[in-house]
Amino acid sequence: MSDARPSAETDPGLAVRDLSFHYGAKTALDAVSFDVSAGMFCGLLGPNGAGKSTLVSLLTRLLVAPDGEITVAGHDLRQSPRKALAKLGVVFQQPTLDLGLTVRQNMAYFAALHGLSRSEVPGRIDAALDRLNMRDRAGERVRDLNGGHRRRMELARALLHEPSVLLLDEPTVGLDAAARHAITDHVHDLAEQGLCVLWATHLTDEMRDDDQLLVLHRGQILASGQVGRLRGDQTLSDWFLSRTEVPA
Ligand SMILES: Nc1ncnc2c1ncn2[C@@H]1O[C@H](COP(=O)(O)OP(=O)(O)OP(=O)(O)O)[C@@H](O)[C@H]1O
Repeated sequence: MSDARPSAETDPGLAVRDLSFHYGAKTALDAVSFDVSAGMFCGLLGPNGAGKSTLVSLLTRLLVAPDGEITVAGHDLRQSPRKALAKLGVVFQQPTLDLGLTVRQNMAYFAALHGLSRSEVPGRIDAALDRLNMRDRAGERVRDLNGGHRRRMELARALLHEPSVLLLDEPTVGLDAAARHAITDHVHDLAEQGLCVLWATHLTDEMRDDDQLLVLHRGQILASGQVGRLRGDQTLSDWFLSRTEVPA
C-alpha cells in the first residue's frame, strides 16, 4: 500500500497529530490535532492557561513532546528537526533584536545563524525587507525605530530563510492600535502570497471572517473552522466568551 501522506514537496503546511504534553501531573495539551495549509491564515485563540505557549514551545522545539507528531512542510519535527525547522519562521512574543545594530546588521547576524551563504545574504535581506515595506529603514539603528517598525523588522527577519510556515506568538503585544493593524494586515498579505500562518493570540479583533480559527481551551481544541461560520450572527468576541468563560 502506498503512503498516502503528502510529501515535503507537495505539503508546505503544518500538521499536528495527537499532541499531548504534561508538566508533571498537570496536563497542558491533551491529544491536540490540526492542519494549517499553505496560503491559510489560522488564528490560535485561547484564554490564559489554554496551552498556547506550550504548543508554541513544542512547535519550535523548545519543548519536546513524548506523544504525538508535528510535521512542518512534510518534515517530521522529531525525526528530521533540522529540515523541519529550516521551513519554520518564528516571531516570538518577546522582541529579540540588538538595539545597537542597524536593521541590516541584525538581519545579517540572523542569516549567519541560519547558515545562509555570504553571497546570497544581501539579496535575501533586501527581498525580505521589501515584503514588509521596510527597505528604506535598512540603515537605521533598531533603537531609533518605533515599536511597530521593530515588529515589522522581526517579521522580515523571520522570512529571511524563506520558510513555508510562519508562527507568531502574540506578535502585537505592546503595540498601539495603528501598528497592530499594520502588522495584522502585513501577515494576512503574506498568507495570501502562499505562506502557511499560525497566529497565536487572545485578541479576537485580529481575526477576519475568512480566516481559519483554532480555539484552544484547557489543553484541547474546543472548535475549529472558518471564523465567519463559527461566529454566525455573534461578534467573535461574544462567541469566544460564551464558549470559554468560566461561570462566576
Ligand atoms: N512550567 C510549568 N509547570 C507547571 N505547569 C505549567 C508550566 N507552564 C505552564 N503550565 C500550566 O500548563 C497550562 C497551559 O499553560 P500555557 O502557558 O501553555 O497556556 P497559555 O495559553 O499560553 O496561557 P497564557 O496566555 O496565560 O500564556 C496552564 O494550566 C499552566 O498553568
